[in-house]
Amino acid sequence: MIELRNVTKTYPNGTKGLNQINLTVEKGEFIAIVGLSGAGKSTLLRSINRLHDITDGEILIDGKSITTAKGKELRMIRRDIGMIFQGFNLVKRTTVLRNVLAGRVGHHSVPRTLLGLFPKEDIDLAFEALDRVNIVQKAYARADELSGGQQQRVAIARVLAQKAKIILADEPVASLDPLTTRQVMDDLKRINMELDITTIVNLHSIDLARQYATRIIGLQAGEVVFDGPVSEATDERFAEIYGRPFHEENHLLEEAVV
Ligand SMILES: Nc1ncnc2c1ncn2[C@@H]1O[C@H](COP(=O)(O)OP(=O)(O)OP(=O)(O)O)[C@@H](O)[C@H]1O
Repeated sequence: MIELRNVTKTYPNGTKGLNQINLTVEKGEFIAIVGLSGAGKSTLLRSINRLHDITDGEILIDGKSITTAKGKELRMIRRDIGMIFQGFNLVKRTTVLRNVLAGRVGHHSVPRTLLGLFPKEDIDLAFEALDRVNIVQKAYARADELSGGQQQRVAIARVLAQKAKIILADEPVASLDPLTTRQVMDDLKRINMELDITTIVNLHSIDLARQYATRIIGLQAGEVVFDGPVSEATDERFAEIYGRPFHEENHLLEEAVV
């Protein structure tokens, strides 16, 4: 379970990324976070695993405060949280397998992994993870030889090898074409269902959010302006909230950029 209690994040320049957010996410939920550009989606996701420090409030992961955790305790909490980024964040000049094995680093002492020494169980786990995202045949390819969609699936496999209990995906499909977008979202959804991994995905597309999520959270200017099931996240409701109509994919982003 993830709990945000009165979470506020003010950037050093005074911008309020998040303003008094209160949220509870239950184990196994698949949540899409939507909102206009600059609404605070990335800030929210990055605050959950403390890539960003919040300025007020508290975030609890399975009852433990990640906000106050230090040293080993912080590392242990973070080990359970996998992050997926728009830009994949792979080491491009090394193999897919090594990239997936990087997910195991938090489970071992540092010197061992620096030498690239992983036990057989880890190698097995990495192959199992690659198999789950249908990319096992690319295990020995260099990461930069893969298409964007394949690279994102390697990033998902890395999180699986990590044995993360929570996946935070920050615009995971923003740089992918529609077909690849579907494949990556299908993978995330299948993993969520099969392994009961709590999944929070930032999306620009409300249509995509409705297709995959079970709960949608709408942000605006760092505040939660919608929190409900897909059935309530209608175009009409969103137009009402954001003060403008939208029907197409990425409409929220396009409106914001114009
Ligand atoms: N490092 C930073 N310093 C100052 N302000 C920041 C910083 N990062 C983000 N912000 C501001 O915080 C607010 C929320 O930004 P955030 O990136 O979380 O929004 P977002 O909803 O993810 O946007 P996008 O859809 O464009 O990625 C914005 O006003 C943004 O300009």
